[in-house]
Amino acid sequence: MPAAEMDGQEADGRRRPCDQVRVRVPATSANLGPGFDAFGLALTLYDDLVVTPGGSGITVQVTGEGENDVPLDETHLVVRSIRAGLEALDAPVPGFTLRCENRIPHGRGLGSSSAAIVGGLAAAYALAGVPLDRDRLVVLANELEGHPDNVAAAALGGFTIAWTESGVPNPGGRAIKLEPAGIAAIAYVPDNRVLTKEARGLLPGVVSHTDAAANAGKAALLVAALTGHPELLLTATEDLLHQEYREPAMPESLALVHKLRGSGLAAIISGAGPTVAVLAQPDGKTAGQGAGSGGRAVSFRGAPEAPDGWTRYELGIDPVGVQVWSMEAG
Ligand SMILES: Nc1ncnc2c1ncn2[C@@H]1O[C@H](COP(=O)(O)OP(=O)(O)O)[C@@H](O)[C@H]1O
Ligand SMILES: N[C@@H](CCOP(=O)(O)O)C(=O)O
Repeated sequence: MPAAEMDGQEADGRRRPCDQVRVRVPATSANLGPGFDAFGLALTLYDDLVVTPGGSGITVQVTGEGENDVPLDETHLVVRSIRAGLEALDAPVPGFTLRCENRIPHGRGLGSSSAAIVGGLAAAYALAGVPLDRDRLVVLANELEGHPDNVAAAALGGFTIAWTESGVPNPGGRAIKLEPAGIAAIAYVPDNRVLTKEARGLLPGVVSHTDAAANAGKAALLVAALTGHPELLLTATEDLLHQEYREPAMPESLALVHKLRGSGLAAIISGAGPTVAVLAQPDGKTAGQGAGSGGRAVSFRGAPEAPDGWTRYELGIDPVGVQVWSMEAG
């Protein structure tokens, strides 16, 4: 029998055991220019997971993105995240079958690893029969991912500002969610991957005070631009902390960012790249979207077609973040 997120609670707050858990988790674009390791936007492109508890071991089935290269054993990122979640919730760790239908490209800067982590942790809440606590989800996901920006947007939806709290009883990732005002995104996704770890390795240990000060101002301005002043998006998406340093790993992406910005579009490197994203208020025309997108049509005046070998996604903003459904035992 299908059940909504909070139905069917036992007296101890845990829910009855379930036959199956279904999870839908959005892609995310992090940084958005000057908001390095802080800003995230949840996008209407999704991975779907189905977890069926049973037995003592695990079986993993993957279709779509990564189907030929992700491991199908205990090292699979979703499996590791389910296990970590169950352990954090003091829940027994059963065997299970995991089915993944992946649409978020891997190693492109659209938060595939964060989606895998947030999706796996959210599944663990349902398997443990514990109501989803999105704030704790951000804490746990940040521990696994190492930076809180994408996981915050995947967990909460919308436009998120994340930070790391220290010196408190429950340290780690924190985030606040704001409502983006009619913003949508075009993602230009190249064929090649750049792993986030590699792109982080290109960043300098120290930046100048001048750059830091200018970047802080732009980041603050971007909050205003995204929440009601879209006319400021182009200037507010200028970054001085990461994009240019990453050029050696993604020269074509930087060239595309410069070209699009030169034509007045607020183009940025999405996450650690190499995807290029354009942020704008859609002009109201309807355009088709890929499978798994959230059904919201967007269009951008003047945004070109994808270069040869690249894929162009027109995406809205996912407003809710990860969603979980339990199918309860009858
Ligand atoms: N859905 C998934 N299932 C299993 N592993 C995944 C999944 N998504 C991402 N990963 C792992 O994370 C890697 C990509 O992570 P990362 O370099 O952070 O790029 P991205 O920008 O896509 O998050 C993949 O190569 C794969 O090892
Ligand atoms: N702030 C991180 C964001 C990485 O995002 P991803 O989508 O590339 O994993 C960074 O810039 O390293």
